[in-house]
Amino acid sequence: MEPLIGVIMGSSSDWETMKWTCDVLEELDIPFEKKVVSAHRTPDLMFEYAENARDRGLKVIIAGAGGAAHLPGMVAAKTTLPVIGVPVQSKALQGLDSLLSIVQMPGGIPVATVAIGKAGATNAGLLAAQIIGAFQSEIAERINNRRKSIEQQVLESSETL
Ligand SMILES: Nc1c(C(=O)O)ncn1[C@@H]1O[C@H](COP(=O)(O)O)[C@@H](O)[C@H]1O
Repeated sequence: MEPLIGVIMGSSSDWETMKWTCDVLEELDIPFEKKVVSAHRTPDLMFEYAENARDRGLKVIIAGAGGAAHLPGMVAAKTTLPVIGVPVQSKALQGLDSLLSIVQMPGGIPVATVAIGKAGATNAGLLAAQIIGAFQSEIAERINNRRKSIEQQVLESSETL
């Protein structure tokens, strides 16, 4: 199946975080692709990726980056697809630099920013799935089932206190 979601990251060192995004997309059986693309280190590739994403059939782009995390914003500037930004936890500033770099976009070019690290990366996958699920009810159904299972786990955890 052709990918519906593009998961990109500034460096292979971001994989530890971005694998949580890919895990949830796999779990929901949504076709996606994953690539290292950097606004800083591979600017031409980044432009090409963002410009061609819609024509290649992608519906949502999830971009994870750390530190001076310009990738999500720059990709958003070159496509009208929805872009979800994942702030990767940096060593020096624990990801606050990543978060602020991604979230503080100027008016006109939105990036939907999730929380720093694993929870944010998981939610990025879920948010992208929900965007696709707005048009494909079977995907919305899978998300609902996942939520029911989380609910069940919480209820069981309460019983075992
Ligand atoms: N923030 C960006 C961009 C970008 O925004 O284009 N490209 C790489 N990086 C980030 O640099 C950090 C360190 O990368 P290395 O581990 O490769 O030195 C990574 O978190 C990456 O996302």
